[in-house]
Parts: sequence; C-alpha cells; structure tokens
Amino acid sequence: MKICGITRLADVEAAVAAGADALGFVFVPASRRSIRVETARDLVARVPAFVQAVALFADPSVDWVETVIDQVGPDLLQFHGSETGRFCRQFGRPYIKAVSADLDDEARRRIMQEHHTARGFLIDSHAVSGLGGTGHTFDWSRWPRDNGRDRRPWILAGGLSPENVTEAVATLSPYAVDVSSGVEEAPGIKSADKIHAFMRGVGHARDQH
Ligand SMILES: O=C(O)c1ccccc1NCC(=O)[C@H](O)[C@H](O)COP(=O)(O)O
Repeated sequence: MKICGITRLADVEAAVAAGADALGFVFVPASRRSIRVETARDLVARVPAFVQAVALFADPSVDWVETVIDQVGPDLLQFHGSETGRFCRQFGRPYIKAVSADLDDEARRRIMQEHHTARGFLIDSHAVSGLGGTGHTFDWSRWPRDNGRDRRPWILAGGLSPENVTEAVATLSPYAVDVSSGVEEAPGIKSADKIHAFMRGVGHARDQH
C-alpha cells in the first residue's frame, strides 16, 4: 500500500501508523502536491526502516532527478511521463513506470519491454498524458489480465478511496494499491482518518480472499 503526494510530517506519521509500505513525494513542479527538496529531505529522514520513500517525476531533466537523489535519498523512483527505458535506467536506481490503463495489450507490452529493468508498473488513469493524482478511476475491465511470462508486479492506481478499495482489491487482485486524492482533505493535505479507513478497506478485501 502506497500513500502518494505526502507534504507534511503529520501525514508521514499517519501513513506509517496505518501500515503503509511506501510513501510518495511528488517532484513535478506543476503539481499541486509538489514538495520542495529541503522539505522532502526532512520528511524522508523520518521514514522508518522497511517503509520505502518514493520520488515521483513526470518527464524531468536528468539534473532534477540527480538533485532529488543526492539531496533527498529516495529508495525508489516513479516515472509518470513518456520517459524512455534508457532515461530511467541511467540513474542506476530501482524504479517503477506509470502506464495508462487506456493502452491496449500490445502497447503495454512494448512499454514493459522498453522498461525491462523496471521493478513494477503502475496502472493509472492518466499516465499517458504525464499526469497523475487526478482522483479519477479508470474502467476496471481495462485492468491487464495477461502478463505473459513477465512476472513483474502491477500496481493499481487512479481514484481509489476508502469507499471503493475493497471492491478494487477483491476484483483485480493487484500486487499493491496506490492512493493520493482519495485520502486527502485538500491537494497535498492528507486525512489520517481517511488513510486509516483506506487501510481497513484493503484489509477487508484480504479477509474475503
Ligand atoms: O499527484 C500529482 O499531482 C501528480 C502529478 C504528476 C504526476 C503524478 C502525480 N501523482 C501520482 C499519484 O499520486 C499516484 O501515483 C496515482 O496517480 C494515484 O492518484 P489518485 O488518483 O489521486 O489516487
């Protein structure tokens, strides 16, 4: 379970207390959840062992990614734009790639081949436009069923909330879920109550399994 778009220490603490596996920090200047490098560095320093700090980008410059790596020290990179595999690999860091749920099987397979070192793929509503964190669900019948022989994980994102996450996990059995808008009071301002409700929702789906 990843909680994305964190900007405050209180939200780091709430997500960790609720049992999040990963926390996302948005380094996309145009985003309403964009965080300053100095703030992110302080927050990441408070992330406990075994919880991953994830740095999000959308078509960044090489310099920007290197600055974030050097100054923030994320565990994982997440790319939301049209970055090539070569671009993402050059940093020598584990990364995941966001993929639009609108893509057909062939286009998605091409991206998976191109990103042959990616550690996983985030299936999201608007990734193809380089955007994310919109709070929009996609048609879950678009969820990819056939991974072929590629065993890398698919992460479900896009419009998840405490209200729909149980059904989403029970229906699609994703490797992980990623949420931002659905646990917020305002962009970048999370709600501890919603985070806990979201985690309970995931737990209900596991109980049904
Ligand atoms: O959050 C943003 O503003 C953002 C901007 C540009 C690229 C990605 C962005 N966020 C990605 C995410 O928060 C999540 O990985 C995912 O898209 C889920 O978002 P949501 O639909 O709000 O739950």
